[in-house]
Amino acid sequence: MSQPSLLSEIKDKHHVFSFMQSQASPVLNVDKQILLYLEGLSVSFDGFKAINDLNLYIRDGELRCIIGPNGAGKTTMMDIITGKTKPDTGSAWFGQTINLLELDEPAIAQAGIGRKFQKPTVFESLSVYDNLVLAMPDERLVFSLLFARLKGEQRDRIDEVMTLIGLQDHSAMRAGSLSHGQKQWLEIGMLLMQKPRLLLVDEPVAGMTHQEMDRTAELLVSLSGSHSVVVVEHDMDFVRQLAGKERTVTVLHQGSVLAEGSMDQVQNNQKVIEVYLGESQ
Ligand SMILES: Nc1ncnc2c1ncn2[C@@H]1O[C@H](COP(=O)(O)OP(=O)(O)OP(=O)(O)O)[C@@H](O)[C@H]1O
Repeated sequence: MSQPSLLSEIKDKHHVFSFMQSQASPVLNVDKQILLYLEGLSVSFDGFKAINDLNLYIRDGELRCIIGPNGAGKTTMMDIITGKTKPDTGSAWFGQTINLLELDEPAIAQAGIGRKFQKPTVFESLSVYDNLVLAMPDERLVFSLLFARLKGEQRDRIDEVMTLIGLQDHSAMRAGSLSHGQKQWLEIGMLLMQKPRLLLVDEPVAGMTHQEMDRTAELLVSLSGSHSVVVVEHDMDFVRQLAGKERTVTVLHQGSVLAEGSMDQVQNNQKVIEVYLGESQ
């Protein structure tokens, strides 16, 4: 299918794509350049629609910011993607072959979706290096691994991730002694050890200094391309920094997409100003 006809299909709401094919042991397929498809999703809690006919598509390698007022459904949307909450209706696909609604939380993580919660949850008494060792896939539960020799490729991966997150000079430092920002980066590094294809990041810069915010923006931008990164954030300066002129920003309101476009477009959208930006700017 050509890109224009794919885009028109995407705009046609409630359309479950003809090329979606659930497989017994699915291998991720992003031939259509879209990594995440959320279609017609709704979920109610005690009669209240937290997610209401939500349609959202994330391109492979894209960095997307999601903004919206408190209670807009941002966390619930992440909960659906990661399998914590099952929607009442709709579909959620990871590429064209992985139906997320058929998988539980561990299977979704294993399929390549990593989630970073707002509060860092690193092992404070362990070094930066050992936190990354423990985050390696498969070996995570093998505590003795900390005392065993790692394979060359595992050490290389840890070095690569430490450099990416800017903690290469703090390898032996106890995680508990790191600054708040450094803990957040370490936790992103721990997710990266599992080689996710999609990273969901919840309010990464809450409580950070300006310098740490700049470094976090650089890190998330550097991860896009080889990963898709979805960032939920309330800090508009940070969103502006991440989105720049080119990237797409999605505004959620009452469980649906209220607006989508460049930061300039959503900032000048009258509906967005009324429900959200009027208060937060
Ligand atoms: N498990 C639940 N049971 C009942 N209500 C819930 C549950 N989870 C979320 N809600 C409600 O659904 C709505 C959407 O909540 P959600 O946390 O997804 O919004 P949000 O956009 O992440 O908000 P915030 O920016 O404040 O984090 C809220 O009104 C919330 O109270």
